[in-house]
Amino acid sequence: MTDDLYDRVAGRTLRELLAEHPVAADFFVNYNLQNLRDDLPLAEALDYADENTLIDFGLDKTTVLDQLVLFLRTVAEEKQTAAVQEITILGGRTKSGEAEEFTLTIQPGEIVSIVGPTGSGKSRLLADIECLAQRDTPTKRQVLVNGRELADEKRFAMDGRLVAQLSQNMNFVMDLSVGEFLEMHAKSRMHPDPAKVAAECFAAANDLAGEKFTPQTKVTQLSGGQSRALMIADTACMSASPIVLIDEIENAGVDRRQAVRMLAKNEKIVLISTHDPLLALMAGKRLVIKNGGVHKIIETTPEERESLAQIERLDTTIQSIRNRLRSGEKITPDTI
Ligand SMILES: Nc1ncnc2c1ncn2[C@@H]1O[C@H](COP(=O)(O)OP(=O)(O)OP(=O)(O)O)[C@@H](O)[C@H]1O
Repeated sequence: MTDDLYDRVAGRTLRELLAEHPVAADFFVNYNLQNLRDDLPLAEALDYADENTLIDFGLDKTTVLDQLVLFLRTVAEEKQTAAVQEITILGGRTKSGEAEEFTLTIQPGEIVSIVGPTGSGKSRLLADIECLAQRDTPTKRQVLVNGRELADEKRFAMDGRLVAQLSQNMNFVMDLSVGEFLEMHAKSRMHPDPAKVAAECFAAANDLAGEKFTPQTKVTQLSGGQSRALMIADTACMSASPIVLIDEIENAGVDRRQAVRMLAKNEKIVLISTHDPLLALMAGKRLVIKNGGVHKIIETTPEERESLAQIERLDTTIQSIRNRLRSGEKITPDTI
């Protein structure tokens, strides 16, 4: 890797680097390089590093610097995405071209649901947020981040980092075990303790999944529900994306209420398109979509929250009927 940052890092002494990026201390501790000479440029100081220590980590002098540059870049990206304090959606046009008169600002930790008939435009609204629309999609909506418009450069630079999308179908192409997959992801996100965060994420995923699995299970062998549980936990525990979009996770074989709570607890902005009353009412606000436009914004009332407990009981009954049918039992009026 030869680029500016690499050259700058290689030419700094450890002392200078730590003064500029105190967080880099974690990196050196992780690779057992905390005693590196701090009076020489890093590229030279590494000549004095214990070769066996480097070999233990599968590294050499050049790859240590590559990893350090990657670490510093990831930390910088994380800072940028963590700095999202709010997003604002400005109305555009309905399918018939009428003005859509609403402005909605959403902050981290908030859950907003999107309801409306089939084909009304729920997924389109999620897609507008995903691409940080700037009046250039069929709806002509605009999405502001921290109250500001995004110039194309910034918009595309943020692409994929700001927004995580969870949908019904998740496919894995790598043949790793669940444990390996999570640890690989934790390492690529430069977590200081990848094994610990991978274990936490595994526990969270298993909590969400209807059928349990082990860290040794291959990701390609997970059922649809299990892989969704894994991706939801992964997004909650590891992803730096501050905005999570969920397109219909009903019947997904995961504990969907807990999944949404888990994401919101991790200070994400969560938007869910749903036909499921439980998810719709769990949100603080719901957007009602009609004919491609936001027709109403309703705050969930205390009465609605009270009804939620009753709906949860109904839902538990339906789930138990589903489980009985799955295990080959017959359904009688007393089961209900
Ligand atoms: N304001 C709009 N202007 C133009 N086209 C729109 C607008 N809103 C939605 N559409 C288009 O209408 C179609 C249906 O919308 P969408 O798929 O978002 O519906 P949905 O509510 O998610 O449906 P379902 O519940 O069946 O998944 C899409 O082709 C979408 O691009």
